[in-house]
Amino acid sequence: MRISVVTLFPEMFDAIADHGITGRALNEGLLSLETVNPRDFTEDRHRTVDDRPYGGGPGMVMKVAPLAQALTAARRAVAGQGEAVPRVVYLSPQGKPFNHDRAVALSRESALVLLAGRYEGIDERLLEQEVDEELSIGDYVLSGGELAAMVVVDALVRFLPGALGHEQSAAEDSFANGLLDCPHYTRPEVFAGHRVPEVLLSGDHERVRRWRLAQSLARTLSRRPDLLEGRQLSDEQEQLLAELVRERDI
Ligand SMILES: NC(=O)c1ccc(NCc2ccccc2)nc1
Repeated sequence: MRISVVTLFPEMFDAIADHGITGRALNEGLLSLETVNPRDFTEDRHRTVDDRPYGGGPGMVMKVAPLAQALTAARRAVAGQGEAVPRVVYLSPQGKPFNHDRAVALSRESALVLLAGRYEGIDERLLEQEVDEELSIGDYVLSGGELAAMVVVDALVRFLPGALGHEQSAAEDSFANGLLDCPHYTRPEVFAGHRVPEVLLSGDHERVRRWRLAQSLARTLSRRPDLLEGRQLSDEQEQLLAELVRERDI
């Protein structure tokens, strides 16, 4: 998968390029990541990349010409022979909520352009002409779209074949089944006077599986009941949930 990011701060992306699963995916060629800086497309002495907003008011808007040229260069950088035009995703608080399903879908694209805005954002005409999808990683404003872009890259890399070693699996992690994850324990068996739940020491894999599923359901029910709305639970999940509801008299 080829990703190019339009950003005024390319060096920020070292954070995902030099570490962890994203760094390994890059080293192993599962992913390529390059940055395109609008500042490289400026023609004035001060290399100006922002401009004043029509209608006045606080803040600045990203200057149109450098950004338009940077987007063209970013698309060209990841375009594949005979492939569809790369999808352009703009990270902004006004975007659709980014979630597991969106990460899976984006991981299936052969090429992506991520647009990381700064200042108050970009000219609406550029948005309409150049952007295919606007995504938000949460209901808050960041100083720029770069961290949001890195969150998106980190989340989608996990679904690239080979990105996770055999010991991990994106298919089983929380949200893969639409539920919150169960509690995890490791050595020692007693820590600060608290024991590991006996079921996890039993060696009974079926019992462990059911316990973990029940824990996930209980957590989801108490912390994120919204995730259960409109969801088709399996018979087993329904049964476990009913038991939980009975036990907790809720
Ligand atoms: N919640 C998010 O995903 C997000 C994305 C970007 C961002 N800041 C850059 C920006 C500010 C205003 C308009 C467009 C982009 N803050 C939060």
